[in-house]
Amino acid sequence: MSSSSSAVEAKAFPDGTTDYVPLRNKKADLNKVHISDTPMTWSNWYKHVNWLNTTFIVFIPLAGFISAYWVPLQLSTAIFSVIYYFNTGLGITAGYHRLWSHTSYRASTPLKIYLAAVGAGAVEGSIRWWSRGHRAHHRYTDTEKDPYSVRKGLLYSHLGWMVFKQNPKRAGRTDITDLNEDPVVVWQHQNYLKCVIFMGLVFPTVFCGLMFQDWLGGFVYGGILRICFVQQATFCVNSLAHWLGDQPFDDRNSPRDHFITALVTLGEGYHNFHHEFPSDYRNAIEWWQYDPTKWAIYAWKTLGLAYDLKQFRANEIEKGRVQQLQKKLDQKRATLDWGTPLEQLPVISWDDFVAESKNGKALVAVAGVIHDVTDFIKDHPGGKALISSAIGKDATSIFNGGVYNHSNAAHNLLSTMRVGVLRGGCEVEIWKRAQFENKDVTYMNDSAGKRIHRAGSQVTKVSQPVASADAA
Ligand code: HEM
Ligand SMILES: [Fe+2]
Ligand SMILES: [Fe+2]
Repeated sequence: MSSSSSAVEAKAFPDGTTDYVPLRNKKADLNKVHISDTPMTWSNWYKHVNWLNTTFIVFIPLAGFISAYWVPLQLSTAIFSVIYYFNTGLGITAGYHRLWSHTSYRASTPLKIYLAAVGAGAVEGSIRWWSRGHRAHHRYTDTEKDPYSVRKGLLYSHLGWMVFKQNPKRAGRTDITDLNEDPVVVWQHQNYLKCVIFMGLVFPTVFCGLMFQDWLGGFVYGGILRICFVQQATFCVNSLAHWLGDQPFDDRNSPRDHFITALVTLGEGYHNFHHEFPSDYRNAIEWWQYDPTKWAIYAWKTLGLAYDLKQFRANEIEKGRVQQLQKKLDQKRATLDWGTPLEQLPVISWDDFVAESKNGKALVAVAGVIHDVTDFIKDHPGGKALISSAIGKDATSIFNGGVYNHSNAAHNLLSTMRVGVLRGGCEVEIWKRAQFENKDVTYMNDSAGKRIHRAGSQVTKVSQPVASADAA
């Protein structure tokens, strides 16, 4: 950590977060068991609660709802509150999140000051604290080090992680040197409480008071309740966006895409995309998807206030989508019966094949693979006679058009009847088929009974005879 950052740490205002560890107690803290590491009981639950955070996100909003009962809502105050809601929301989504946490674009100083100011008005901690946690969330998604892991429960990821104390030593570490070098970030962090009180409460109260003579309404609706709605909306990025919707790009972790989440969070709802391409200034890539944060950033760009908007190439985005589709397809494939994998079949000589066919087993060779059609003869859609005529013979050409060009379904059905590989059979055909059925096949038994290892069409290794390998 740079010296400038430790200066920030020392001067920082305790913004009610796990960010701040009083320096005088650092030594003692090292040996002390953190409250979050002890089980919660009836006698100690209040020690688990982060009362400052709880005041900001639970008690004050509650007080707002109660006082709203006595304070009439004027139309002009309501309109102002909605507009201010969007501004403070953008402070979080376009500022805290896309600009500072992910550097997905660069902003001119006036825009930065605006975003830092309205972001403070959303009352969600300082930029520095918020972005540090958010970077840890991306780096350690769904793990113990994810500060708001949805694996600990939906409510935990929404609110619980702030309501209950967290052990700062357990939070994942991330690089925030760039933030410590940003004077706007540092100033806002050091003056956080002043910023919150001014932007969160004083500004809406004074604005509504002076403009519409509605001081109380400005305080209750433009201040407290608007804060509550912005908080709840943006908290949904941590909860709902990891719980509701589809995973078109990757399903290893919890992030999901959903229109409803996007609607609530000013466009942050395309969260599966966002975790794959976090430094893209967009969360929604289609024009018809709802992402007002993206629109705002784009508008600022046209006004010359924002620049260097980062965007992943469509080619990279499509690759992710195709791979996820492929993964789903492979999972589906794996549930189906494709017959005994070719590489596991015994190698049978032509003479043995003919001899066994004469001994009452209905064996038919197609493309170097021997099939037992005994139970299928009576069901053959082309009739008993035709299929019987191929017993003990190589039916490759008659099966593939000589008499009748069988469908893909017939090829699939044929695979389920396979019992052996013909020594001296058409090895390349068999290999192609093996790869068609299972792209993970890396070796096959060749016609002479050797195990041929391949990567694509290249032979990489020939190993011991199959007979001895199978015996082992
Ligand atoms: C070796 C195992 C065989 C299997 C598993 C098999 C499977 C099938 C299947 C599933 C069909 C339904 C239509 C289609 O999917 O194309 C079919 C139709 C047919 N098969 Fe085979 N077949 C076999 C061997 C043969 C042989 C050796 C001949 C000819 C010598 C033959 C001649 C036909 C003909 C002519 C039809 C068309 C029937 C019609 O649509 O009227 N099949 N077979
Ligand atoms: Fe996330
Ligand atoms: Fe993010």
